[in-house]
Amino acid sequence: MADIVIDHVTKRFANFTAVDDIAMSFADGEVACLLGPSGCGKTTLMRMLSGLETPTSGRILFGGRDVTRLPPRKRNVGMVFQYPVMYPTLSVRENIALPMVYDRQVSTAERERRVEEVLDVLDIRPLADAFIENLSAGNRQKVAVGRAVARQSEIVLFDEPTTNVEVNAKLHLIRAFKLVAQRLKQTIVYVTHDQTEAMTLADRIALMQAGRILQYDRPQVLYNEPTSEFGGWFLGNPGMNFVPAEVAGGKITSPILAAPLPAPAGLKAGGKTTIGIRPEQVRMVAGPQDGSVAATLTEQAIGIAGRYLTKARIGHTVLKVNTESRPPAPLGGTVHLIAPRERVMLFCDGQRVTA
Ligand SMILES: Nc1ncnc2c1ncn2[C@@H]1O[C@H](COP(=O)(O)OP(=O)(O)OP(=O)(O)O)[C@@H](O)[C@H]1O
Repeated sequence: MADIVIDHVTKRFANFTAVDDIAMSFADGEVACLLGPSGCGKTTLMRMLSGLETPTSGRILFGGRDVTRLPPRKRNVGMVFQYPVMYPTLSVRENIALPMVYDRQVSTAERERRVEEVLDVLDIRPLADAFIENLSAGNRQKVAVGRAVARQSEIVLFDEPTTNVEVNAKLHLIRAFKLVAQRLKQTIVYVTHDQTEAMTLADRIALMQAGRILQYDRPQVLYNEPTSEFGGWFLGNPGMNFVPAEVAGGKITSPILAAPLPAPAGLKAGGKTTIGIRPEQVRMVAGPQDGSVAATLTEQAIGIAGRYLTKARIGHTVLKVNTESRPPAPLGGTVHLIAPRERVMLFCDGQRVTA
């Protein structure tokens, strides 16, 4: 049992707070992705988990054991970084076996069994006797993954391991990684700034911004139920639209709404209110319909993965719209947009407001 508890951890560099009072836990046997933009503190948090950095305050527990001040070698975690440290003159098999060679608790037979297992799961058996220096970046990372998981530490940490791997090899690596995670059931924390990678790999995603965790949940929940404007904007390609809204007399009005919505009781007065809707959830039709508002097409539609991405303007508000079929009007023409009520989200001062 090795869950990870992060107990009010803060890390300051001089006057700058890189990780700001994070309190959360990663469940035993789950793959958790730390996702966020560059500079949000992902690597700093990861370095504290691995023991390469010490928190300014707070505690870190692995399976109930306080490891806050333990050096990396005493934490019994596997690690894979952007640039794996490999032994170029050793073979793939020898590199994977290396961390277990000095572990008296792993017999030679068991060590060999584990090496053979990861060679198969990672689909690198044909490379077993090749030297590291002759491998592509993608295959080197597979070996690094193999080495980190073969020793069967209960926790494995990955810091942007696919950054230097070319696109095709990246997909292979992610697929292999998923198989490893399903098979070996270790607790995995995986840092990435790539939302597709996080959505593919994670049991749960921790979304980070400016040193804090904004939301920690299953990928679909993060996507469908963002708790903040930042979450709606950061996840999705492109991210969510935010349209200004007015609140008066218990009603919400907005250029994207054909009729006012009732204001929820929890909505505070005087805040900056917006309506959020994902580009793929806005409907675009040729003529006026129930619940539609007129808009002008302001951008030529481009086809992406069998869908059409375009922009439409209502007054001063421009919306991204992603539709299944081509827009029903030429550039500069009039279309009609429908924001289905069940798809509309309300935000006040950047935070989601629910009824
Ligand atoms: N040793 C350090 N000294 C001073 N500032 C640091 C140090 N390490 C990190 N920082 C700062 O802390 C902030 C968070 O950095 P961190 O590397 O954790 O972010 P990140 O989310 O991993 O970003 P990236 O994806 O670019 O690596 C950044 O503003 C960075 O400049």
